[in-house]
Amino acid sequence: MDTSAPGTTPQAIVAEHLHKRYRDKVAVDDMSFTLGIGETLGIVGANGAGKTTTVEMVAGLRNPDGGRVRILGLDPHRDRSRLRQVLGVQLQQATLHGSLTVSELVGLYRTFYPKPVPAGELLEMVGLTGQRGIRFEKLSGGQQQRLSIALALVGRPRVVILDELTTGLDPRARRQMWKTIERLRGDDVAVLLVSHAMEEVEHLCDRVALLDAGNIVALDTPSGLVARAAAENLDDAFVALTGRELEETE
Ligand SMILES: Nc1ncnc2c1ncn2[C@@H]1O[C@H](COP(=O)(O)OP(=O)(O)OP(=O)(O)O)[C@@H](O)[C@H]1O
Repeated sequence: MDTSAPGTTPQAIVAEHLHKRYRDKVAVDDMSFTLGIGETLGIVGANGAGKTTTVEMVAGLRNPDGGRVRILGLDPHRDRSRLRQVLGVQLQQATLHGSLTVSELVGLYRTFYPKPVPAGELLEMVGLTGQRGIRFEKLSGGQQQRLSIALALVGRPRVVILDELTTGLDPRARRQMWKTIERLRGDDVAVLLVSHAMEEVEHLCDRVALLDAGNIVALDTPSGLVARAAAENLDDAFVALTGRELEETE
């Protein structure tokens, strides 16, 4: 299963020369990075930089036009069923069955895995204990988001991909999600985290990849990026290294 050389530590994710084009638009140009076991890697970029396309290719949800991905040595397409047991994915547009309640959805997802997290523990972790009996379609946007994070974690994954973990969450929910991610890191779970919030990546990530126009323009520890840009903070480092404001659109 692991394709790394004997004696070397396997990587959680290896992405090599990923390329994706939508008609005449190159969304991801030539993207390579690795994510170590137990590491949290942030992916940051302005709107349209290629973040979602990148993580969708890594998760096996979108076919790259070029390049390859390995997750714990597995090919996201060829080894799809084995991958499902070790990878948890929370994406921007969770499409869950709206008429099912929180409890029913958690119960359904628990059946997909041999040793799922107990339902009560999972709901407590994301602060949805009081919403057990509520239908998905009746939850607030933030509650739906928290449920999709819970469902990404239900199978005790070794690698987790989170797209916009805390966008739209209130400060309390946000802190709760941060604690959850910190706990994953303590359990040696590798996390790939797409975020718009510099404060969040600075707090949670071992390393951060700054994306612009489908390429990684810099990849380093948060303090390494700040030092490299001779900046005061990560926000300023982003502007200096990408030439863009974070909220800037294409
Ligand atoms: N299905 C699609 N068809 C055509 N173009 C697309 C499609 N999905 C994304 N794009 C384009 O590809 C580029 C990268 O999009 P992507 O969603 O990966 O960026 P992003 O960094 O995640 O942006 P955001 O922060 O807005 O979510 C953008 O120019 C976008 O308009």
